Amino acid sequence: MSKELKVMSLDDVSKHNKDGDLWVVVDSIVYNLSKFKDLHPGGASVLLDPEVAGQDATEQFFALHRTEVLQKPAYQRLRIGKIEGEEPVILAENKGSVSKVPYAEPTWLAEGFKSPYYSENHREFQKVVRKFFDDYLYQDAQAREADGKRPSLDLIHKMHEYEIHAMRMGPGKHLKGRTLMGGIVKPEEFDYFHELIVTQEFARCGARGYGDGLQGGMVIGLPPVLNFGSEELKAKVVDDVLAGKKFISLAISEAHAGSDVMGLQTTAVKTEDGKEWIINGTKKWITNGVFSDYFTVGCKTEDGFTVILVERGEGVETRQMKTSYSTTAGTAFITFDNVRVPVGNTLGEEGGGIYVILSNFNHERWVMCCASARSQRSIVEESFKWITQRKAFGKPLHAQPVVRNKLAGMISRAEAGQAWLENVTYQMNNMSYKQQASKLAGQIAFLKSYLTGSAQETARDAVQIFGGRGITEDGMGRFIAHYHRTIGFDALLGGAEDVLKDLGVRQALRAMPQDAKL
Ligand code: HEM
Repeated sequence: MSKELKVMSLDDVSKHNKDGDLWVVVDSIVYNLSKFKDLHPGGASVLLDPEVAGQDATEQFFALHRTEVLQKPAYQRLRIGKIEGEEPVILAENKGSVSKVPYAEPTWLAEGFKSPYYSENHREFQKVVRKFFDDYLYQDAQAREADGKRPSLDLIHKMHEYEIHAMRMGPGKHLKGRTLMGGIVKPEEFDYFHELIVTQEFARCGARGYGDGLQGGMVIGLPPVLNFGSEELKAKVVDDVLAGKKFISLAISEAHAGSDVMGLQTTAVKTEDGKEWIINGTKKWITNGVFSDYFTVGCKTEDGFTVILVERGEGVETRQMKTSYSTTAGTAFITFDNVRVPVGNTLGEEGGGIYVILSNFNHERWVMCCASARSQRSIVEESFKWITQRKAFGKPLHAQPVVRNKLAGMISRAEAGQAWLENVTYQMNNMSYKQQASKLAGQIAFLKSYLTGSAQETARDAVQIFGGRGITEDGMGRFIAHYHRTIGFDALLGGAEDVLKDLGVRQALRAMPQDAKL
């Protein structure tokens, strides 16, 4: 880019300092704002200010705009030159790189820190995953979050080339024979730290609705098929879903009941010949439901609660719900009206649905913990940048002790959450599935409630630091506003905070030794 730009001096630029002939320098690049001036969203007067017109306005610019403004093609067209002997510092291409902002990365990625948990392979893996997400995912996330459309199919197919959908299901047999991230990790070596990396890198896109829209339904809806479906059913469904050719949702919650699965009212009744189920009822808040081909549905049956895979077809209607995040997630209200499904689509035992659902909870919640811990850290990074580039009362914001105090809380919570998460992840790598169910359900429940609770504190503190920009959907504080608006989701999905805390204590009480007395 800079090669084509004319080289000039600050002196040359200073001559273009008036209405009709207006240049400014930002980060060593010269912009001709003569025509843009009247279209500038911040008004014309600021650009004609003697400290801006014909001057190097880098500091003024970055006090009011995000870097990405200058990366937009519409504004790149305003570039006419570069200052002799200078190179862009802020606008340098840095896709895939690790942030140098303090606490912007978990310690294992920060320069000079060590970690017992991550191997060289995890480090190599992280690099390619970040590069991929920076190159392909970030732009789509921002665009879809803004227009509310579902994640782009091109991207979903690209992710399949690297088997990212399969990796998001965690370590296991479903990875066999797949080339993961171009072959950087062997399927049998892929562990929960690799999966943590995928989830945490993904969470950096800072688009909560999109985060769920991009195969959130698969992450929670496919495991019951993988773990409890017949071989025939798996052959039909799994590969297509992991290739992004078909989409799947978990359909449990209803208007009548959420956490209380035994209170659900959707029914499945067998036909007289016993070959089919007939399903009737409704489901609500079903992530990806709008565009799903398959639904993993919790139903009331004669023997209790049963999970059945339903294919979109006659009698299945889905309608988009508007929640407080974007419609990108495809959150649906679903009606099942005399839907006929082969009994071979039953997942697990008839009447054993609660086990099918519970068996997936640990993994689902742990995935949410990975994303939540990483998103909090991004808020720390945003806040650090803001307090160092924003001035108030003649000083940078960080000169105020109250601002530093808020940062201290934000950093401590991000660090504590990640350290706890890595400990739990290490246990997952070293426990059988059964051990995990008995030993980690409480740990993961506490971790998730800690992270979602502390995330809300961090969201509130960040809004205070950003002021009005923290509640404005575009501009400097847009990630803070988005985070603050959507943070409540994490505290509900996969188990409400209070329910999880109680679960953790009840599990601990069960392990309390009889002879432990004061
Ligand atoms: C290459 C030059 C510039 C471009 C392309 C540009 C573009 C924009 C855009 C797109 C916005 C809307 C808010 C946003 O998306 O962040 C904006 C707002 C603004 N700009 Fe600029 N701008 C430029 C230079 C400047 C300069 C040199 C100043 C001088 C101080 C300035 C002052 C402002 C102000 C005060 C706002 C309103 C900010 C707010 O509402 O928070 N701009 N500008």
